Amino acid sequence: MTFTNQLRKENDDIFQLIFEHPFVEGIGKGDIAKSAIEHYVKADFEYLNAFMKIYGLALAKSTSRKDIMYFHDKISFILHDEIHPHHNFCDYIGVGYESLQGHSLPPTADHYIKHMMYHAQLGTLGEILGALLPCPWTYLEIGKELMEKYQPKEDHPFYQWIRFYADSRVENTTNDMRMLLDRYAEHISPDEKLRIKDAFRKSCQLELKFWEMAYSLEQWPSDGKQAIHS
Ligand SMILES: Cc1ncc(C[n+]2csc(CCO)c2C)c(N)n1
Repeated sequence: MTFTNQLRKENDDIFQLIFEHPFVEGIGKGDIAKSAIEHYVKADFEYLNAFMKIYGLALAKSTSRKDIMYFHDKISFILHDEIHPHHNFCDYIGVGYESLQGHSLPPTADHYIKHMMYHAQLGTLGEILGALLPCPWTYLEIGKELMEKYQPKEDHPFYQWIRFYADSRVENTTNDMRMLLDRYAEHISPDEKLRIKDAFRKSCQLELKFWEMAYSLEQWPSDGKQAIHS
């Protein structure tokens, strides 16, 4: 079994909890509270900004032209394509995308970004890949699950969102990242493997908590009185 197959298997409990989460199920049913979508897009815009910076740090640790190209292409994909699912959500709630940008992060999104940033700043390329991989992998599987279960047509309110994540481009991103990590893991110590496993599991757990953050409109205690940009 490859290293990433092992990671997937060991974290199947979390993947299943993600598929069952009411926000995710709500995408399939075409029924999510507008306030939850707004909370999600506000946090996710900032999450994607952080994700691109982490790709930049991974790029800096790359040792081949091929890997540099991979991270460069992925930054470009987030900048130019990953905005479409956000637009789908914004259109549904009737709110302009710009008004959801530049907000401070709720606790879980803040935690997730700092978790990835920790491994990017202090860890190896393997650790960064371990922390990043659940992002495309969980969304790819969500897209496929929803496509299969609900078989949305073009008039489904979240058709664009579901189609985007069930698409071969997100599948290629996931598979390429898996290949990078599998190749990297062929020559590492048991200790480093454990650190990668820990980074991967925490990112899976934070993916689940991110949906819950949006669904429950999570806030910092006593927030709303003071707007501090982090
Ligand atoms: C919390 C959160 N997790 C995952 C994604 C999905 N996603 C973000 S970047 C990217 C491409 C990676 O190259 C993918 C699939 C999201 N939008 N928000």
